[in-house]
Amino acid sequence: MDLFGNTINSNTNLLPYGGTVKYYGKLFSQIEANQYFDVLWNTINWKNDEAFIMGKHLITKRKVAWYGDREYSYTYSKASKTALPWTPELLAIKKIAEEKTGTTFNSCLLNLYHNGDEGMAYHSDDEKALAKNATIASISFGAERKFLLKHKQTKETIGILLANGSLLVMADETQTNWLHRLPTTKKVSQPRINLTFRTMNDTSYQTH
Ligand SMILES: O=C(O)CCC(=O)C(=O)O
Ligand SMILES: [Fe+2]
Repeated sequence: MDLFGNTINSNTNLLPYGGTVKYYGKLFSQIEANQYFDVLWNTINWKNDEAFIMGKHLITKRKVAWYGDREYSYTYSKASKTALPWTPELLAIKKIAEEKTGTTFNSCLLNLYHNGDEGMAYHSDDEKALAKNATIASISFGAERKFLLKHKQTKETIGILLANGSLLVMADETQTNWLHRLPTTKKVSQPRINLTFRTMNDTSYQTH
């Protein structure tokens, strides 16, 4: 048990095969986590996400932002995006994620879900611009939400609750073999901010 009454079992791989997912529980006290939530809510350049899918211009209710070491640029669902320079808080959180995982990250994708009506459908973070099998560190602030992983072949499903101020790590072959999603829920009326620290390939930045 840690100071906040959580059982921390960060050494346990939550996946039975085909990848590695570890839940580190809360990295921050409730007060610190709430402070990070507020500062991220106020300082991040939140935008509704855009995509062009089957000829339709879609705009998500969920807001997103992308930060990184350089002006990384990539095209996702035919909408191109460019990373913004790190803010002091993102750098501080990145440092903690790097210490916990023993890896380094060069970018961060942020999602803001206003309430349980907003979520994210099943996908893998396996875009070409991402380094293959690189570790992804996912940090959550605000409302606790359920996170599901589903194996691409066996369809086996694993569920994890992501607490305020917690860290989840996806590593090794996870993105090759498993999908993940954030289901919508009627039970949650409060907002949640999620940060996924990632490693982009060096070829993915703009050279202007
Ligand atoms: O909000 C989450 O916990 C998941 C976010 C996610 O899967 C992503 O940004 O790729
Ligand atoms: Fe993802």
